[in-house]
Amino acid sequence: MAISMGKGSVGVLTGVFIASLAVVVAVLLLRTYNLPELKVAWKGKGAPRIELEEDEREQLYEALKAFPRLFNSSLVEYELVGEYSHLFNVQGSDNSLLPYMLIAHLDVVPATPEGWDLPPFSGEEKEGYIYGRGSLDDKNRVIGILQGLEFLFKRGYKPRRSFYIGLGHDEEIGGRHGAKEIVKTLETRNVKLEFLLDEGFEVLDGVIYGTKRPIALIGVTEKGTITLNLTVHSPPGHSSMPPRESRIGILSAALSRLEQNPMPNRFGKGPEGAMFEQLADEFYFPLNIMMANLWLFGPLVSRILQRTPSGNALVRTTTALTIFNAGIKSNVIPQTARATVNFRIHPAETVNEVLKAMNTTIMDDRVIPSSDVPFFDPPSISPHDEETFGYQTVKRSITDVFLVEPVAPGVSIGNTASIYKFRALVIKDEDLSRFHGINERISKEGIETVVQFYFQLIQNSDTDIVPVQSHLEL
Ligand SMILES: CCCCCCCC/C=C\CCCCCCCC(=O)N[C@@H](CC(N)=O)C(=O)O
Ligand SMILES: [Zn+2]
Ligand SMILES: [Zn+2]
Repeated sequence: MAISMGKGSVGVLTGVFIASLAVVVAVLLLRTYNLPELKVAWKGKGAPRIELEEDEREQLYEALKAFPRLFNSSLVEYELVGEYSHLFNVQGSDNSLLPYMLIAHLDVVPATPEGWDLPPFSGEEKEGYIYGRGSLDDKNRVIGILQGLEFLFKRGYKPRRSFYIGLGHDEEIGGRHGAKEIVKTLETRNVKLEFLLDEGFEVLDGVIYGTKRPIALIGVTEKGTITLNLTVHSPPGHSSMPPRESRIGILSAALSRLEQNPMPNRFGKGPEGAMFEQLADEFYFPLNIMMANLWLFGPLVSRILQRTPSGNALVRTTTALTIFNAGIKSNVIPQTARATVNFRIHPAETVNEVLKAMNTTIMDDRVIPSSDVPFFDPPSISPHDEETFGYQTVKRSITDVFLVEPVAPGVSIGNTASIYKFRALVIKDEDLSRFHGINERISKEGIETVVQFYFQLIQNSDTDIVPVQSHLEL
C-alpha cells in the first residue's frame, strides 16, 4: 500500500465547519458525455470565497472541541480540502490491510419554515425527535462517524486497519468542489481503498409494500441521473397584444407532455428484479409466490410497485419537474420561460436513451435543452458476494446493531456514486417525505444507533477475515 499523507493539523483550519460529500461521487459525476442532441453548458462556477470573521473562527474551534480525542490523536491527520471539505486519515497499526473510507456530507438542501412543526434550522426537540434540515440527510452520519470514533478513542481503541473520513461541502449540488478535490488528493497519494461507504438505503420498516418485517438494504448500485434546463425564448412585449402562444404556454405544454408520458416501466430489466426475488420469503401471501416467480408475475408486480412514488422510482426512469421560472411583471409578456427537469435513470437505460425519449415526447424545437450539472449513466454493480470483505463487513455491522434480518443488496434511487450505500436509520413509510421535505427529524434513539453503527463498523473492519454472518434467532 503506497500512502503518503500530507501534514495537516487543527492549526491549518481556515474554512467553515459546514460541508460535504463522497469520493467516488466526483469520479462519476465529472464524466462528460458526447451528446449531439444536447447543448451542455458547464456554467457553475461555485460561490465566491468567504473569509472567516474572528467570532466565526472562535465558533469553529468550539465545534472542534466536540471531538477532542479525535482532533488531538496522534493517529489522526486532518486537513481541509477544497476550502470547506474535510479529510481525516486515521492510521491503523497494520499497513498490510488496505484502508477503507467513510463519507458523509454537511451541506443540506434549502428549507423554508412553512409547514414545519419546529423551525428547520433550530435543531429543537419535540417528543423525542430532533427536528432540522439535515437531521436525516446527512448530518446524522457526520456526527455518527466522528462520535463513533471519538468513543472508540475514549475506550483506548487503536484501529488495526487505516481508514479515511471524508466530509464534503457540496454534495447536494454535485460534489464538484468537495468530492472532486478529495478524489484528487487521494489519487495523488496513490491511495487504494478496500471499500467505501456513503449514504443510500436504510433499514426499511413497512416501506416495501407487503413485507412482514423490517428489511435492511445496502445499496450496491444506483440510478443514473441527468438534470435538464428547458428554455423557451422570444422577444418580450406588451401584454395587451399577446402572441397566440406564449413562452409560458409552450413550455408548460412541453412539461405536461413529459409528465403525462413517463418513461417505460423497466421492472426486472435491472438488478431490482433479483433484489425482489431474493426477498420473496419476506412478503405476505400471495406476494411471496409472485416475487419468487417474476418470470410469470413480473408485469403484475411492476404495476403494483408503480402505484407508490418510492416503488415507481424502482421500476422506471423517473421524470421530476423541479423548477419553473418565467415572467417579471403582470403586463409584460416574458422573454424567457425556463424549467428544470430531473431524471433518475433506471439501470436498464442510459442518458442518451432518456434524451432521445425526451425529444420525441416534447417534439417542439422551440424548447431548448441544456445542462449545467453533472450527469451520468447508471453505474456498475459493486461486488457483494460472500467473499467481498467490504459488503460483508457492512452487512455484519448492520445485523450486530439493528438485530435485523434480512440484509440484502439494492438499487439506490438517489445518487451518492459510492461503492456501498447505507444510512444507519430505521425508516418508516411516513418518513420518506421528510427527505428533502418538511419536518425532517431524527429520534434520539435513532442518532444513538447511528453512533453505535460506526462504533461497530470501525471495529468489524479491523480484521482481514471476511466476517461470518450471524443468524438471528427471530
Ligand atoms: C419498494 C420501494 C422501496 C424503495 C425504498 C426507498 C427508500 C428510500 C429512502 C430514502 C430516500 C432518499 C433518497 C436517497 C438519496 C441519497 C442521497 C441523495 O440525496 N443524493 C442527492 C445528491 C445529488 N444531488 O445528486 C440526490 O439528489 O440524489
Ligand atoms: Zn445526502
Ligand atoms: Zn440530499
